[in-house]
Amino acid sequence: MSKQRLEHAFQQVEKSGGKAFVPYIMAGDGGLESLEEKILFLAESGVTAIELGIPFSDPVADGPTIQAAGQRALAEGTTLRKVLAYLEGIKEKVDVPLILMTYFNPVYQYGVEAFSKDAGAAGVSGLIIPDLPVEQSDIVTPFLRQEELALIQLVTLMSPEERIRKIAEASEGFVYAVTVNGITGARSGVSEHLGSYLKRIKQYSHVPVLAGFGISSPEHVQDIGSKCDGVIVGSKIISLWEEGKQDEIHNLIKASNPLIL
Ligand SMILES: O=P(O)(O)OC[C@@H](O)[C@@H](O)c1c[nH]c2ccccc12
Repeated sequence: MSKQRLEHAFQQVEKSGGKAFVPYIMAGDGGLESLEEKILFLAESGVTAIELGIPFSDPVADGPTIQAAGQRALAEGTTLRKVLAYLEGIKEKVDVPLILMTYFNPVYQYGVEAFSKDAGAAGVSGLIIPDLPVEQSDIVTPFLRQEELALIQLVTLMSPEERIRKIAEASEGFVYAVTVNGITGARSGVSEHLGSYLKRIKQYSHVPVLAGFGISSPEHVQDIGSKCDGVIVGSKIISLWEEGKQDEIHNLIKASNPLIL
């Protein structure tokens, strides 16, 4: 039922005439026990799903904001095992689909099969493993399928056409369209080629296409959201949470969907 929960959430967004909004937060930042409050706040604010980062010592794709959040979470003693156990403990209270974003190393250390089982038991809907190339996804997909977990693939602005097609066709749950060359982090400008890039991905994909990296204002959410099926916002959400500006988080989410009050 896990993957279906994500599909259902996208169908609801489409029916409402809005766009998907997926915030990224770091598990264990502020202590693992604060995660339930964050998840429930975001769910009540109307997000479509939540991308939950697992802190890792060598986060090659992460910009300064996410890296700092990861350092704080590691200092709190957060591990993949603890996060999965915690999620299993709160799963009755959580309706919103959860997507785990983890580098491959922690999954490998855990054991791919055991990890898939525990993620399934924790009620997770999907996985993003940014350093696992599509050619190697067979290492995990047989086990993920048994638990009905989606493996979400990333397309970047650097991907050649043939590769965009391959990744878009293979992706489950949604396609993650990276909208900048570089690492995560809030930015002011948006590439002018974004519209055609997102359209090309869409053309090959049988699942929604969500754009992420550098989205940091309600205007970005609306502008980029109008060119695809939704947006992912990480660094800005993390900074606003740290500053105690939950109302601004709410404004970002609201920009994605007219039905959110
Ligand atoms: O922080 P940003 O620029 O809003 O981008 C989202 C991003 O943080 C989140 O999806 C993410 C965090 N770490 C990643 C590593 C790879 C791909 C994606 C991610």
